[in-house]
Amino acid sequence: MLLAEYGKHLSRIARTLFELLVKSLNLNLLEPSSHLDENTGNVRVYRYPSCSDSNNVGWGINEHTDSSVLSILSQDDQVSGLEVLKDHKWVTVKPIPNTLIINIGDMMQALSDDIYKSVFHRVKINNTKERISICYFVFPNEDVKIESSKYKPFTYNEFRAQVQKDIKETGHKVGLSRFQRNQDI
Ligand SMILES: O=C(O)CCC(=O)C(=O)O
Ligand SMILES: [Fe+2]
Repeated sequence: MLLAEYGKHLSRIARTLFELLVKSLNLNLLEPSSHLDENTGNVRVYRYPSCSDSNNVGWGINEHTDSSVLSILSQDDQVSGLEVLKDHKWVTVKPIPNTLIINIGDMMQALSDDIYKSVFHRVKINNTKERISICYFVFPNEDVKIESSKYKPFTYNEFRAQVQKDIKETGHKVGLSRFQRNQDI
């Protein structure tokens, strides 16, 4: 119940941010409400237990980009772990109390023609403290066409199917580059 309430507030924040991003890019979306569809919004709570041998247990979450339009994270106030790839280097996102982290997802990158980048990120396990994060993800309506000049028009449904196929066949997500113009899908 509480999470549903939280999701509602986050969807309002996501909508406001999305509208500002669309405006800043001068995008002329025919269906702005379908490009960010509140009905797809979902909240996930993660608990990353600590591990004294944290350097050898692998990652809490391996490096990836989010497939969403936007992801909004409320990370633990005290325990760091989230890292983003910036200029080819992994940088820790320091926890700041009462602060949300806005992550651009693959769909926003495509809509913006790569002006906004879907950043690679990962989560490290802490060796003494567990870490909790609450993440809100929002996606386009499954059937709306994502159109831009760098990518062939595609729907989120097609994108998700391609991601699942790649994971099954290669063990990892290939992502947006699959839909770049001049590339075979
Ligand atoms: O736990 C976090 O801070 C990030 C989680 C995440 O990147 C994801 O679920 O996509
Ligand atoms: Fe993520």
